[in-house]
Amino acid sequence: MKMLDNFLKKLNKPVPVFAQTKMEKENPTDDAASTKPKTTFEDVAGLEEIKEELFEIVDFMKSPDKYKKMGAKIPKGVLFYGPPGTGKTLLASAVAGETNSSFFNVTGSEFVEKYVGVGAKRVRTLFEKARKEAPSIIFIDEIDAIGAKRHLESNNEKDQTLNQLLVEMDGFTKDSNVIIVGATNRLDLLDEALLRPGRFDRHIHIGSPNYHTRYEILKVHTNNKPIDSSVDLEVLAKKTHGFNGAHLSNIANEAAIFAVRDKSDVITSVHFDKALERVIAGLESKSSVLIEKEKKIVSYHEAGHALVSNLVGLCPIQKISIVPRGQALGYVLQLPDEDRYIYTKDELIGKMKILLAGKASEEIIFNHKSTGAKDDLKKVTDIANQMVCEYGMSNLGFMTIDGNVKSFMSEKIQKEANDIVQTCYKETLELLKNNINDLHVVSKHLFDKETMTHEELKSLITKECVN
Ligand SMILES: Nc1ncnc2c1ncn2[C@@H]1O[C@H](COP(=O)(O)OP(=O)(O)OP(=O)(O)O)[C@@H](O)[C@H]1O
Ligand SMILES: [Zn+2]
Repeated sequence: MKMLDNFLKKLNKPVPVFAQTKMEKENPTDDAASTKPKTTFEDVAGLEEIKEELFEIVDFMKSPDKYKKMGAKIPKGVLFYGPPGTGKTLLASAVAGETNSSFFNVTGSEFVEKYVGVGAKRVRTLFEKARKEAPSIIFIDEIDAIGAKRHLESNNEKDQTLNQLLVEMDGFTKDSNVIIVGATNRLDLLDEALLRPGRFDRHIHIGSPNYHTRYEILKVHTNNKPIDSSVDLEVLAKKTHGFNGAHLSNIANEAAIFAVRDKSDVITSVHFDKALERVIAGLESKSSVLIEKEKKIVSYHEAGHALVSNLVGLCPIQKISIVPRGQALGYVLQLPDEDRYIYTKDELIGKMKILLAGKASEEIIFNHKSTGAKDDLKKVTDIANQMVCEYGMSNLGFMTIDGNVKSFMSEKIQKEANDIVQTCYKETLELLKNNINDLHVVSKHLFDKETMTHEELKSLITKECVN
């Protein structure tokens, strides 16, 4: 579902953050200054599994001897990846706070942008300091600025800086007690050398917050503020679909500013509403009404996929979500077909129906065609073309069509493939119309809860599905 790309891009743009974390970045790399953050895991809302994973590192830093005695490998580098504003910096500073470590907060671009020829030297200085002040956490934000794949562009300065970073990481002795945390929005850009065992070998994905996490984040950012009983954080969490932690902390802060302006003793729901509108306006999107509408579209789109997948009985569903992830605004996770090499014609048609169901659902409910099904359509087109040209599953007969013959027959191929897709699409529309109540129920659940498991899907679809 890509139709909201622009909107989400705006949403992911950094917004001015008035309320900073307890720890502010000071004078980045010039003198590699460190701080001793007071941040703890309690300041990080939600993200329970991630915190659990980091506890191991905290424990190691607190009592390294316990691990050394057992000959356990020492973690050196952890890589956080995911969209901006989701708490990567906050988590890293919490690890430092929990272990009472010195925290070095630097940005990849600072090494390579300012002066030529100093990147490598800066890395060296940084690590020297970190060792001296150990236990230390070195946090390198935007690590892709120095760690991007080396063959993509030849940049001597960058290469030297990256090489120095690798040298420093390899040179860690058992006793150094320095952990490096890297952060990037794009794991795929990084040079493999960085990801090798003994370097950044732990990769932790930090995604956009779901409803529950948004609620927890709002709680964290309001618990030191005088909040009126009119404020319902659960409702606010529902209204802020697609927002990240930075946006939410911004809303809480803006609401406080509105309350001060009103000379009010407490922050009321009116202040929060105004704050929400202001943050949304800052994103250049029209209004919260628009956000609701788009959330509804994504809910019906994904519900369509899920329902038809259940109806055709292929690829069992693991999870359905409308929480944006990467480029996708929603997704249906299906169990992979275990080692399947052969598909029947019916199964291929079933697959196409599942793919077409998002678009079909949107058309039934909103009577529109949106750009959100672009990816789905591409996959459908591929399958239909393969059916015609590779598997002999069309009226053109049981033969493979390639090379010269293919260009010679291209019009016929197109017509055959198009017929297959059109028939599939019509049948998918029928399937959904015959199960329209289930479609409403499933998409309502998605709209409210944002994610759904296989069991929940089954329990929602009460009656026997009409095939
Ligand atoms: N899980 C969370 N709990 C509490 N606050 C959060 C959470 N996630 C984000 N925030 C708030 O959002 C702000 C921005 O988060 P942070 O700087 O850690 O994001 P980031 O992932 O490092 O973003 P970037 O990639 O843009 O550097 C934090 O100052 C914090 O107030
Ligand atoms: Zn889709």
